[in-house]
Amino acid sequence: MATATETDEFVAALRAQSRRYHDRHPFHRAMNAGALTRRQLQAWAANRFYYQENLPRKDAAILANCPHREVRRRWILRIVDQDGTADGEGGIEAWLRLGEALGLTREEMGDDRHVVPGVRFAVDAYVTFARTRPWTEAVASSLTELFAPDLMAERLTAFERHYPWIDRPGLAYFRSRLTQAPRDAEHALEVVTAYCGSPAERAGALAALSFKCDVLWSMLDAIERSCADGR
Ligand SMILES: O=C(O)c1cc(C(=O)O)c2c(n1)C(=O)C(=O)c1cc(C(=O)O)[nH]c1-2
Repeated sequence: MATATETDEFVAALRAQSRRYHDRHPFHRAMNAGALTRRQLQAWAANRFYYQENLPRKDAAILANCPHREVRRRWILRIVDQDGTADGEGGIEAWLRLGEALGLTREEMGDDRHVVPGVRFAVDAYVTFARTRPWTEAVASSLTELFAPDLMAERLTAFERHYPWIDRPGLAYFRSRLTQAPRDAEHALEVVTAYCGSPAERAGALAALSFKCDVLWSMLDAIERSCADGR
């Protein structure tokens, strides 16, 4: 068992990974400064859709590997949040509406035709990580959501200000994440501090969060590159 001080140090080390979060990526900086074209925003949304549609499979892998009922009972809500329980509901549907507000069709998002290789590799690596690593590490890898709400708030302001051609209802996804992300991150942090008691487990959790920062960063590298190539 870790002491209270060791737990505090562990949480501080996890939070310090915010320095490697994708809010600092040049593509996000350009997005929030209003410097992206409609086509660049479309490329981003179509590629990010591949991430969104794979989140429930990643979370289902965590459920499958987690032996604790009290953890599963709450983790399952993430799948419901993304998939909804009926047509027209859920985060994936909201992302499709965002894409439509940017001028994409559901069909071109749904068949992954715009997904570039680097994004596919990064997202697939994230799902494989959740399937194959200890479930506590997979939970830790979701902790980038600790850093997401600030970026989401900034993105909402930036979109309303710099890209007025996007219909406001199209931004509903980001609004829903303002409350879902802190709730989910708080739960993930509780789980990681409760179940990663040994130094080796804590090191594994930190490495998992670092890996996830790399996943998100690599996705933006690949999207930025594909836009520069004019694809
Ligand atoms: O737009 C973003 O910058 C962003 C980042 C992240 C993140 O930090 O992983 C997630 C999301 N959005 C998101 O919408 C989301 O549902 C989500 C789930 C997870 C996860 O790892 O389980 N991260 C994120």
